[in-house]
Amino acid sequence: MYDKSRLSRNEQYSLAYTTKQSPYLESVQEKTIASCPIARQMVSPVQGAFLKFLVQMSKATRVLEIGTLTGYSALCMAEGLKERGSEAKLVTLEKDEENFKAAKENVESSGLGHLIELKLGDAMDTISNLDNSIQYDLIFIDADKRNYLNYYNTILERNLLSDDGIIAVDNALFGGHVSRVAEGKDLSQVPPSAKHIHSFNEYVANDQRTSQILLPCFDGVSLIRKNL
Ligand SMILES: C[S@@+](CC[C@H](N)C(=O)[O-])C[C@H]1O[C@@H](n2cnc3c(N)ncnc32)[C@H](O)[C@@H]1O
Repeated sequence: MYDKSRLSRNEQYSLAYTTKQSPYLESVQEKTIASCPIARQMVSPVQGAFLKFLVQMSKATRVLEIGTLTGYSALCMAEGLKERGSEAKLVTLEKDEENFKAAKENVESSGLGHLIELKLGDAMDTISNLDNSIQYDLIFIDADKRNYLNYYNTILERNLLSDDGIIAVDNALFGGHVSRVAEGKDLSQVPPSAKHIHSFNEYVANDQRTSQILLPCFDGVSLIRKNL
């Protein structure tokens, strides 16, 4: 979630003292802000740097992203994949044709196109049909909130996550609304997505198949791994 005009003092400070992103990533972000009506849904530059770091730290080779928008977060993660050799690949899923077209252009002119495969279509259909002889080391879920639980269960049931792999889930705090859902407060004021996210968070926290840490950074990021 990125609204340049509404960064808190801490967020401004954090941006100022995070290693500067590449000029290309910055240009994709600026272009998205100028042309895409839902640009606010894009991750911030600091979160993009976090995702790149996560790829590098986990030594991920295969990355799956659910929710491409214009390709900004995919490009951030692909930068982290550059050092992983010829097996490295990121697959990103988008259902909106306009967003897909913009992402394709951004990826093609990035110099990272050889690392990224874009798939157009509903992500539930796509992940249900992905070749499950290939497992992913990092899966970033950042699409429609009502399907988070379906994505999660399909990933685990189809064994798409490698044993050391991480699922990273964006918007786990959904603007702070999830705690209101948990407390049963002002439910009429709470966006439906917050209810879906709260049910998801609760389900995963109680799921014996995995362990989860819900980080109160950005708009909330959950990191989930399999219990082996
Ligand atoms: C939050 S944005 C993704 C932002 C992107 N990860 C970034 O930070 O640059 C969510 C995207 O998911 C797409 N989306 C929503 N529902 C989807 C679905 N069922 N299947 C595939 N894509 C979907 C939307 O069209 C939108 O582009």
